[in-house]
Formats: sequence, C-alpha cells, structure tokens
Amino acid sequence: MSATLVDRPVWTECDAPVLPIATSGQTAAGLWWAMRNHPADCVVALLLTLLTGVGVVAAPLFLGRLVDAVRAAGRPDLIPLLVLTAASVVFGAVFASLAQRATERLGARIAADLREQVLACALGIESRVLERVGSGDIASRVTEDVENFVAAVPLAATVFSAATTIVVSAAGFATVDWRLAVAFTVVFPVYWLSLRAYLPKAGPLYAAERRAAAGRGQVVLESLHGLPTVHAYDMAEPQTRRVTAASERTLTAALRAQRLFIWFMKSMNAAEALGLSAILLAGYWLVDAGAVTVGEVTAAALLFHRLFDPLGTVLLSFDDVQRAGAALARIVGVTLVPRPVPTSNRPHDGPVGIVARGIRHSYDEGHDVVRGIDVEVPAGTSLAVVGASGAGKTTLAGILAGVFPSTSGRILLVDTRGSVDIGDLDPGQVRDWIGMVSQETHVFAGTLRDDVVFAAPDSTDEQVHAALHAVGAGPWVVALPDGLDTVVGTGGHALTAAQVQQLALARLLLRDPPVVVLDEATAEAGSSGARDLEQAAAALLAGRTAVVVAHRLTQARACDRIAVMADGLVVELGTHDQLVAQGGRYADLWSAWSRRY
Ligand SMILES: Nc1ncnc2c1ncn2[C@@H]1O[C@H](COP(=O)(O)OP(=O)(O)OP(=O)(O)O)[C@@H](O)[C@H]1O
Repeated sequence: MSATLVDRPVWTECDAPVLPIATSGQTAAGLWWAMRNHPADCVVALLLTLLTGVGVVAAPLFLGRLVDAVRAAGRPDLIPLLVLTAASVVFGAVFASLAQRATERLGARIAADLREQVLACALGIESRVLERVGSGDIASRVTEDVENFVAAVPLAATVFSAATTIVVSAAGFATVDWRLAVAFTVVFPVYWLSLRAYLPKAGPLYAAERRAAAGRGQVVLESLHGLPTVHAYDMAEPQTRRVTAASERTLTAALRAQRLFIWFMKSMNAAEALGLSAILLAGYWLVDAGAVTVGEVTAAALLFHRLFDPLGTVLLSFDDVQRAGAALARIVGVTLVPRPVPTSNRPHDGPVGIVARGIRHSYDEGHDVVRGIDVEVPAGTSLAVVGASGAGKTTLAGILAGVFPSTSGRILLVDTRGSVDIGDLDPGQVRDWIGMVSQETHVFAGTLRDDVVFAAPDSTDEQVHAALHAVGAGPWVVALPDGLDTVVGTGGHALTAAQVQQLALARLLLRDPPVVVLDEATAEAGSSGARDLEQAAAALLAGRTAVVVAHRLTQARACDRIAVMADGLVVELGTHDQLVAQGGRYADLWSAWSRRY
C-alpha cells in the first residue's frame, strides 16, 4: 500500500479567491493569437480600410481645387474637377462599406474563436477552483463578457477604419500647407489633457462595473440554485434584499462610469470647436498674406471637418474599447487558470478499493459538516451510508467520488499495483477510476443516444441498448417513437425522475469505472419507481466497489457493510445483521422502516 503510482503532484494550485484577470500584455497576446488564425481576412480588411481613407481625403482636396478654379479668372473648365470630386466621394463610400463588412467579418471570426477557447477552458477548470471562486464569476465571463466583446466587434471595425482615415488625412493635410497642418494640431493638447484625465479613471470604473455585475450574477445564481432552500426556510424576502443590494451596487458603478463619459464627450466638443477656429483663423492670415489660396484653406477646413467623425469615433470609443478591453481581459483570464498536468494514471482491469483517512469538510469556515472520517471500502465490496438529513452523507459521497476535495484528509485508490492519491489525478482521470450518480442528474438537450454516450463516446448502439436494458430502461426506450434518436431534455420528450436516474446509471455502465458512488434521488421516484431503481443500481454495482448513500434501507441491507452517519461522523459501522443485533441507531431506523413498508 505504501507504493504510489505517481511520483509528483499533478495539480498546479491556484489559491486566489477570484479567477485571474489577464494583464494588458496577456490580453493583447490573446487577441493576436485569434487574429493570426485569419491572416487573409486581416490583409483584406487592412487594404480595404486604407483605400477608404484615400477616398475620404481625396474629396476635400478636389473640392479645394474646385473653389480655386471657380475664383480664377478666365473661366477654366470645371467638369474634370467636378467628375473627380464626385468619383472620390463614390470611391470612398463604396470602399467604406466593403471595409466595414470585411472588418466586421474578421471581428466576428475572432470573437467566435475566443468564445470557443474560453468555453473549452471553463469546462476544464477543476471543481476545487470553481468551488473557491464561485460559479457566478465564470458564468458571467462565458456569457456577459463574451457578449460584451462580441457586441463591440462592429465598433472595433469602425474604430480601426477611423484610425486609418486619421493617418491618411494627416498626410493629406501636409500636402495642403504645413502652417494649416500646424494650426490643426491645437486640438491635440486638448485631446491629450482630456484623455489623461479620463483614461486612468475610466479603466478602474469599468472594471468595478463589471465586478459589480459579476457579483450580482453570483447572487442571482445562488438564489436560483438554492430555490428549494429559499422556499423551505421562507428566505424569499432576505434573498430579494441581497439581489436588490447587488443590483444597486451595479447601478451605482454604472452611473459613476457614465458621468465620467459625459464629461469626456464635452471636452471632445470643445477641442473640435477650437481646432476649426484655429484653421479658419490661420487660413484668413495666410490668404491675406498671399501664402495660400482660398481653395487650400477650404480643403483644410473640409479635411478637418471630415476628421471630426473619425477623431470623435476613436476618442469617444475609448469608452467602449475600455469596456470591451475589460471584458476581453476577463475572458482571456479564464484561459490562464492553471490546468491539471495530465499523468498516465489509469486504472487497470483489476478491482480497486478506497481508503479514506481523516476526512474533514467545511463549506463555511469554522463549521465542519464532516468531522474526521476514516473508512475503507475493500475492492469489490459495497458500503451503504445512512443517517438523518444533514448528517453529511452527500458531502462524504462527493468527497469519496472526487467531485470536490475535502478540507483535510486523504483518499487513496488501492489496486494490486499499490495506491494513488485521488488528489494526484486530474478530473478526467478521476472519472476513469470512480463514477458517480448524484441527486442532481442533468439531461442535456439532444438525442437520447447523445445523452447516454457522452460518458463513453466510442459506444456502439448495441452497447447503449445493452446498458439501458441492464438498468431497466429497455421497455420505455423501445417504446419511444424514434428510439435512441428521440430528442430528450429541454423542449424534447419529457422523462420521469426515475427515467432520468436510469440514464445516469446507464452512462456509468458504459463508462465502466471500477468504483461507483451512488447518491440517487430515489425518493423522487415514488416507492415502486424506487424499487426499480434499486434493481437498476444493483446491475451497476455487480463486480464493482461501491459507496451507496441509501435513502431506502432495503438498499442498505443489500450492501456488504453499512456506515451510520450522525452530525458529520460515522457512529456505527458493520453488516446489516451486526447493526440490527447491536440495537443502536441503525436498529431503530430499521425497525421504523420495517413498520412502514
Ligand atoms: N454547498 C453547501 N454549502 C453550505 N452548506 C452545505 C452545502 N451542502 C451541504 N451543506 C450543509 O452541510 C451539512 C451536510 O449536508 P449533506 O447534504 O452532506 O447531508 P446529507 O446527510 O446528505 O443530507 P440529505 O440526506 O438531506 O441530503 C448540512 O448542514 C447542509 O446544510
């Protein structure tokens, strides 16, 4: 037993109480990774955007020439200039629309890649990390944050196109007259000062807004998941107060960010007014001095006017870019969660026993609900766990199944080669050793076949039918209109509680782990349904090591040994006959059960 199958720990511990948020470097790397997957789209978007910029700049320059031509003596032919001006307007409009479409397509592809990546990473997060950080945070990242980022894609396309237009326009300005270009630069100190005041405050404000929204999501999720408890303890009012408080915190954070944004918009308007005045004033002097023509000043003023839009877009969208950046940093953060390093610890064909030593667990610090349990389930035998509601049975079952870690203690899986600590296995490997049916079995929307084979994807239809028959589901499955192709789950064929449990048992049969832990919701199946489920479970237990949280004592009697739990401890342990003869808690439970059934 002292030999171990692994030499090194496989978990990379992440003790932070929240999921990581990517730094700006990591966020940029994440974006770059997604862009590199679409090189052709990137090149097309860039070229089309450059051509749009050329069109945008050409029109004011031709208009300036037109003004000079109109003012010139001798009535020159205006037609070629008129045609060139109109052509550059059409050219700019056509390429603007093509560039917008190309950039949006690129953005949508990048967003799709990131969404897939983050979802794959979220599904791979260890349950111990999830338990620590709470499911609300991860849920808000894969839903709200991804949505925020996707919603920002058209805007990102516009910003990119606007930034390119600014660069091309700056070159256009220089071709008119350098002094007019200098006059134009008076806007930059105003922009710079505004941004300096705005940016350092905006980032934290938007991050605070996202945090508040994630907190609100967590409270709402908790309320929905704990609905039975909320109803049972008449907690609707305090729970509603918690949701209200969380919503108010979100609203306050959003309003703070909004106020800052409005101030920033006002300073943008002031900069634009200042810039146009500077160009017109400089133009007036330069024309007066005979240094430039009226047409050149017109071209500069029109260029600046056309720059209002892209400049405003770039500057005002700092707000949305920051918001999208905050969302992206949270999305990329999910991909930074340390993943378990795979090892080659797989069970071999022999039987496997469980040894649990010093198991303690607390959900809330300082209150142990499992208070130091030592238990062994030798290979090929079964252990029933019974006890009053709240005794800690489900908690112990989850820990023994490796669904979540105990606060302290060790669980070893023992086979003929030695033992392996369950904490040294990654979640996928744990499921190769131990299968669990919990009280909360989920039916995924899809065909019945998909719902069963996801536990063992290589299963054939014959194997699926055999597993369903073994757990007593054969008769109703055969009667289904489309057999294994029948759509079940949300919006599909409705299944009873007992049928859902049978599916869960069939999944485990297909997965075929050497150890099974059952904590079924037999009570929901009614007494005849419960008896059917007991038989179904017996088919699964045959030849395996099993821990069964027995909600019915006939289930307990069928097991090799029974552990009676009370207040987080195992208070009696033995065979059914030994415990009945002992005359303790189990004997009382059994006599009450025998009188009822
Ligand atoms: N996720 C949780 N967070 C906080 N406390 C919990 C959580 N799950 C269970 N508990 C508490 O831990 C204690 C043991 O619960 P557990 O579900 O393990 O008992 P049980 O014997 O299986 O009860 P039942 O038969 O009603 O399912 C109870 O006091 C319960 O309220």
